[in-house]
Amino acid sequence: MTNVPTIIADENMPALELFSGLGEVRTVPGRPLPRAALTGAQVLLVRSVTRVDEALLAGTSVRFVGSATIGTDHVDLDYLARAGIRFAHAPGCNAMAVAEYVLQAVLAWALDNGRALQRLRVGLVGLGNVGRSVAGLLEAVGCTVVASDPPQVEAGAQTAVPLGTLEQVLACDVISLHVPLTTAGPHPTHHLLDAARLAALTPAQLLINTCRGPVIDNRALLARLEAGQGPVTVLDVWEQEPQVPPALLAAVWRGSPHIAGYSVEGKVRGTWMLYRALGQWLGVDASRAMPQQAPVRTWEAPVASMADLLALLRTAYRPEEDHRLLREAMGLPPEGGSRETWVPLTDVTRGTNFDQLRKTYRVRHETAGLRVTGAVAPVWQTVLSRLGVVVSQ
Ligand SMILES: NC(=O)C1=CN([C@@H]2O[C@H](COP(=O)(O)OP(=O)(O)OC[C@H]3O[C@@H](n4cnc5c(N)ncnc54)[C@H](O)[C@@H]3O)[C@@H](O)[C@H]2O)C=CC1
Ligand SMILES: O=C(O)C(=O)[C@H](O)COP(=O)(O)O
Repeated sequence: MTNVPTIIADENMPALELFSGLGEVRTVPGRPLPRAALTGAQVLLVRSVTRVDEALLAGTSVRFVGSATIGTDHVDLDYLARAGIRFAHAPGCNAMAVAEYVLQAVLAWALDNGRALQRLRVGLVGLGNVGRSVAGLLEAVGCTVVASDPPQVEAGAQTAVPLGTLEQVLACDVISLHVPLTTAGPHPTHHLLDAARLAALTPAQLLINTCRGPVIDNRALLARLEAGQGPVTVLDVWEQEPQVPPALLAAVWRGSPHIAGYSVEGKVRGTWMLYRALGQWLGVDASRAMPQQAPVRTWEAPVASMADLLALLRTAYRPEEDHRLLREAMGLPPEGGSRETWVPLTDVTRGTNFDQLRKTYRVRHETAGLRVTGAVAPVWQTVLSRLGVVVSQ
């Protein structure tokens, strides 16, 4: 390509200054992305909220699409291949952010319910970048982890985490979902947790979904939760985003607006990976380092107990704050209010509120780089090391 390309980018993408040497960047809203904005553009950079398909791209001059996300279910990859449009995404970019979100949920649930981590069996559905990061942290705090991942079994993959069946995973104390959303192929994940599988789960279990909403049949889940028979549930993702059914939100232990991966580092890494991929595609230098943004942080107290570890993690991120804000945005009162106090919002308002929460999401850093100066009990040393914490006593 000889001319300077025009790059259309989602306005919620950080660190776009990386692209200043590669083309002229124009930002646009991602949901909905105005098709007219693509006029004359060669490059489109999106996040997960933009459906990228023939309806968006046919007749445009876009030749490169990048998604600063791990998931690709919003992109019609077959169409891009047929149309000869290059695609890049950001595998693993925010895996640690999601793993920290899951670790906090497990620690808080275990503390609340008097469960010893060393006796907890954790089942992961999907053992890719996120599943492996989650496994690394949970094994380090003493949990026994098993995963179900049929594509890896069929590929004969050697994994550090033992692979089992989905049924074995769903029988664990904690179940955490980390699969892509797929509707075709030998192992589709749409409604993988359907009514029958959900019916086998009990209130003694913790179910966490940070992958994609439609992996769980949300109506069936709500029916189980309203009957008081479902598992304690954490949902970061919802079947009809940006819609969040108030009844389902009211029934889960914790809900959040699809932000499990929203660390500053995870988002910036996603942009940086696209910058590298675009530079390679254009055949130009793209050797700028990933912008480093985490400030110096210090934890001066000891890390002796599970509660201490949770308190340390909470310096970076307080999940119940996301839960509170999401309830408010969907018209629910603070925890405990009756159904009569719910504010009846329209779908349009709820959708706008959901996207607004994500757009204005606060600065949240991953734990890596945190300096601990208090005494650390041997039992927590491995997890702190895997979190990238620097212990200096
Ligand atoms: N809530 C959030 O903010 C985020 C959500 N995600 C979601 O998490 C998903 C997983 O992310 P990664 O682990 O990085 O992806 P990955 O592609 O590295 O791993 C996915 C794993 O799932 C396995 N898998 C596929 N179908 C399966 C099935 N039917 N049963 C069990 N395993 C199956 C694959 O073999 C692979 O090992 C992404 O596709 C994305 O949708 C990712 C990052 C942030
Ligand atoms: O990486 C993924 O996959 C995700 O789910 C993203 O973290 C979601 O963030 P947005 O792309 O919707 O901003």
